[in-house]
Amino acid sequence: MNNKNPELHIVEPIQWKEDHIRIIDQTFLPGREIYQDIFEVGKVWEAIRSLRVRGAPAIGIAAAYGVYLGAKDLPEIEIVDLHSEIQRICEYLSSARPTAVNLQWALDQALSLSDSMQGEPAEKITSALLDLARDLHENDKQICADIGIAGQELIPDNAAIITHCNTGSLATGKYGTALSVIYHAHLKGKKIHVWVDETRPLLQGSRLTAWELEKTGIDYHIIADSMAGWVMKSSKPDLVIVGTDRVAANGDVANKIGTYSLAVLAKHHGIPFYVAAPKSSIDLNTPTGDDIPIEERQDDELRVIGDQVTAPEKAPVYNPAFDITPHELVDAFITEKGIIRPDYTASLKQI
Ligand SMILES: CSC[C@H]1O[C@H](OP(=O)(O)O)[C@H](O)[C@@H]1O
Repeated sequence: MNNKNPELHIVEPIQWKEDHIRIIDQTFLPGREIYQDIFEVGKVWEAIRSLRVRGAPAIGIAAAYGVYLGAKDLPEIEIVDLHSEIQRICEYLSSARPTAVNLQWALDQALSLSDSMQGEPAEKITSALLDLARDLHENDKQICADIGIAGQELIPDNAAIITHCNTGSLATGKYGTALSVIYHAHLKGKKIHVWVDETRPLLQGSRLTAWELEKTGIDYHIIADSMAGWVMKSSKPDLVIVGTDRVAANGDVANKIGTYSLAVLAKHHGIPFYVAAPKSSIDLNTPTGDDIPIEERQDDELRVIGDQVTAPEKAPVYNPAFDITPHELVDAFITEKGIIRPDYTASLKQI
């Protein structure tokens, strides 16, 4: 195991640069570390839609900056009602992706702020929107660190862990959620081996999680999603830990497609299944997983990889980007306030 301190190699996918945001364009990873400077709200929408910025917390942070970038560009003379314009900007950003509740969570805060400041000078409102975005951004970094620290009690030394998708720094302000637990266990000197689900179709695991683990020197192997069951049977990993895009009030979990399969397999093999979830991803207004909108993405994501055609040009495709894991399959949630166990309908309200 390499002795690199992950503290020194944690990337930040979004940076505020005085008058714009600079993002790592994750569609180019792992081969190229390309940064994009974004000055206007339309480019924020596109970056979220195309997963240049991705991961529930990071989506919320980017959207909050997007509201500011959209509001500050409004032509003063045409502003009859700034709050209505801000509402329009929030509706536009909300249309980028439907499943991660963090997007709406961030936009709702911007809307509430704008509503509370109606009648005040436009520049005061836009300045407050920027302050909100900066606060959400900085707070998320501490929340993710706290999730990592809280998750320690669940990670044994010499742990073998299966992960799915990317739940690291790239998905948040910094550190990540499920991967933050792994980073902080590593920081405590625990030896860890990670089985990294490649996570079809967009390969967030093999492209992004492996890229992050390379930087922190944590041992890992990439596996195809279809191999997870055999890994559980043949090598009995200690636990499965995943992130989430939305937790319903009863503890049902929306997460990257393939999570439900992992949870069923983990239950069959008696392996603990944990979900790392910041409060910003817990949606008490959504009663169950049946009420969570599941994003369906474009067909070519399953017919083309890069410039390689992998299916007949017009092959029919079903491409849900997320699935729902019933709360009965979740052994515990790891939050910034600590470990949450059933009964989730009651315990999730306590965060
Ligand atoms: C820490 S949230 C990460 C969460 O978001 C991912 O989805 P996407 O890559 O489509 O934004 C995936 O569901 C991860 O668990």
